[in-house]
Amino acid sequence: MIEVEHLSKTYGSTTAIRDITFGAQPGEILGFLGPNGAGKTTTMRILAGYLPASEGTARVAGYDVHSDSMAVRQRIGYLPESPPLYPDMTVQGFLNFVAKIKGVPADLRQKRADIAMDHCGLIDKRKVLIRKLSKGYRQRVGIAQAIIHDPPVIILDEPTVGLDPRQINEVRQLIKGLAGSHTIILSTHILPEVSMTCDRVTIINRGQVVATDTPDNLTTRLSGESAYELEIKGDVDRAQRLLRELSPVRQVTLLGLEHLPEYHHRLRVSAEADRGLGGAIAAALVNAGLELHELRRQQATLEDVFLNLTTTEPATGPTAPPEAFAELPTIEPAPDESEA
Ligand SMILES: Nc1ncnc2c1ncn2[C@@H]1O[C@H](COP(=O)(O)OP(=O)(O)OP(=O)(O)O)[C@@H](O)[C@H]1O
Repeated sequence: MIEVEHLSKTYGSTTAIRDITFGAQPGEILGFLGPNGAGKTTTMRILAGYLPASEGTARVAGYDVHSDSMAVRQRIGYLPESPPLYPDMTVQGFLNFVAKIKGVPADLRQKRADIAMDHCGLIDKRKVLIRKLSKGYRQRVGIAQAIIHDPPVIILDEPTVGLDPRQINEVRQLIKGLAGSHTIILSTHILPEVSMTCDRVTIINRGQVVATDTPDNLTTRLSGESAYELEIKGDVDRAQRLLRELSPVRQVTLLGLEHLPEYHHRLRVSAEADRGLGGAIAAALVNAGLELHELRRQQATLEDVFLNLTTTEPATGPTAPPEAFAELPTIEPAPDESEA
């Protein structure tokens, strides 16, 4: 349903995405996960037909986003990071208006608005001015405008950002309810979002795809990786040095001090593979005269996968971020040809 091949985008001297390839099957929710500045929004705007790629191709339902941009727009519902809403319109008035500019025939507009409001839990708010809605409800209106023309593909850029936990849960349920009959790409840098909502996840870092798989497979793939959490008493700098010298160790992180007695410290050690790591940690610390109070092995989590795949040297990534970058100014902005 969505095929992205060797896509690249440069803004002047900044490479935002570099040679990325991934796809989404009909009916699935694909999470597009990456840290800030990884290139998620850039990719989504290219897919939605709002930004030209520098190289590569992207197809939606078989249509090329560049050469068949109108056909693609009819088949895509796009929720940008900042949803373009008109605050002085009522929910219903706004949705009717969006239906019109998206080319929904006049006799179908009210029906489509009703369906979208129903999907998004907005029936009670239909007569309310958008500016009087809470952020969570505005986000629902943003999703409703994205699905108003019944597109088979929905692209949601950080749909839960800025919402409170209850609103996040409601929006997640709403997105899940849309899957099956729609193919959804959901960009986020929130890990639980991916495990709770997505069938598969593509992880992007510094403009490049570093993994695509189910959340489960990604964590299983790392089953060879091992992590331990430990509590010591004494010289924590020395402990960290000793642990970093152990051959399989990749990272040693100092954790928070909450609820710890004086002079106690908590550390997390991760390594390529276990290879007797627990014993080696214990021996290294105890032989150096440090008190080891606790040593616990941890299972790999999606967070481990994410940190593992996105903690890289800054040398090959995009260049310095620009002062500011363009937000969508209108409901249906013209394709952005500017290379800021
Ligand atoms: N209009 C623009 N002009 C110049 N550089 C840009 C522009 N838009 C994005 N960039 C740069 O391209 C890179 C990727 O940005 P993008 O917004 O796609 O990342 P993102 O993964 O969506 O980040 P976030 O999670 O912070 O929204 C960043 O280095 C960003 O500064």
